[in-house]
Amino acid sequence: MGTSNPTIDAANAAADATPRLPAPPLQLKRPALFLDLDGVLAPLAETPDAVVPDSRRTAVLKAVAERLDGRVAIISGRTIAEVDRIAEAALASASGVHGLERRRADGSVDHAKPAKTVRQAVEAFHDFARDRPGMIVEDKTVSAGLHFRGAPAEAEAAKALARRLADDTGLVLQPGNLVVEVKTPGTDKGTALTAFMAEAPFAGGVPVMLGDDLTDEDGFVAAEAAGGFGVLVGPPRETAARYGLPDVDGVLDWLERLKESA
Ligand SMILES: O=P(O)(O)OC[C@H]1O[C@H](O[C@H]2O[C@H](CO)[C@@H](O)[C@H](O)[C@H]2O)[C@H](O)[C@@H](O)[C@@H]1O
Repeated sequence: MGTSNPTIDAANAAADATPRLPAPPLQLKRPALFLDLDGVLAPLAETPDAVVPDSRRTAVLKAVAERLDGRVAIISGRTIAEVDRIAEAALASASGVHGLERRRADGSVDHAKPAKTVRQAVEAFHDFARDRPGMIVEDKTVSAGLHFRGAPAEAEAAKALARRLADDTGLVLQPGNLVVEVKTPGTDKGTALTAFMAEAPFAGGVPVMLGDDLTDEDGFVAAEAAGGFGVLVGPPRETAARYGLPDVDGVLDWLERLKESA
């Protein structure tokens, strides 16, 4: 049965027409896990701040990292500070802002130098959001995000502004889930995964990337290229992932079972 929203109906129809991917195997030789945060480890919420720590998530992250000798990292669009807030610093390895920040298992951190034009983008987003209730501007230093989950009628105008800014400034356009972002060029989730795989404790492992968003596709491709695979979380769609899981609970269940069988 259709909803009253043609966009949602079209997405549902596309999802129904696309076959579901099989669940990922549990018997894996030296798995190295790369996990997206929003939509994979945490259900989507109305605002970024509404996502808070969860005892089940924190416990399973710690347990699986211990079981896999540290071969677990979160690779997120959020900053590493945000990843640590939500995951209660459960993991030593993390990458933030689509690969622009990366913390290794030994605690050392790489930060991309922010493009100067990110400030210009943050200001333009604030100007745009000022008279539009529900819009949220996210300043991630190396990147600027404009969220329209709370103001869906402004989606097209927000995307057009971000496109214009990207064209004018050389920042990279990064579409997301009811958010549009312009970021400092140079990295994506795939480059972050590849960099982790070149170092201890990940080197020699089989990379498995779990993600739900378009930005995670770079991670799926990089995982395949390094002899592993991607796992799409959520409704089926065209993807480079080989396996699928239905939702956040499915991910946490799979991680708990993996911890027992790895
Ligand atoms: O790569 P991820 O870990 O999935 O991060 C992607 C973005 O997540 C956050 O925004 C998204 O989640 C919010 C809370 O559920 C939601 O309100 C928003 O609509 C989503 O786009 C975060 O704020 C962004 O910085 C991340 O890039």
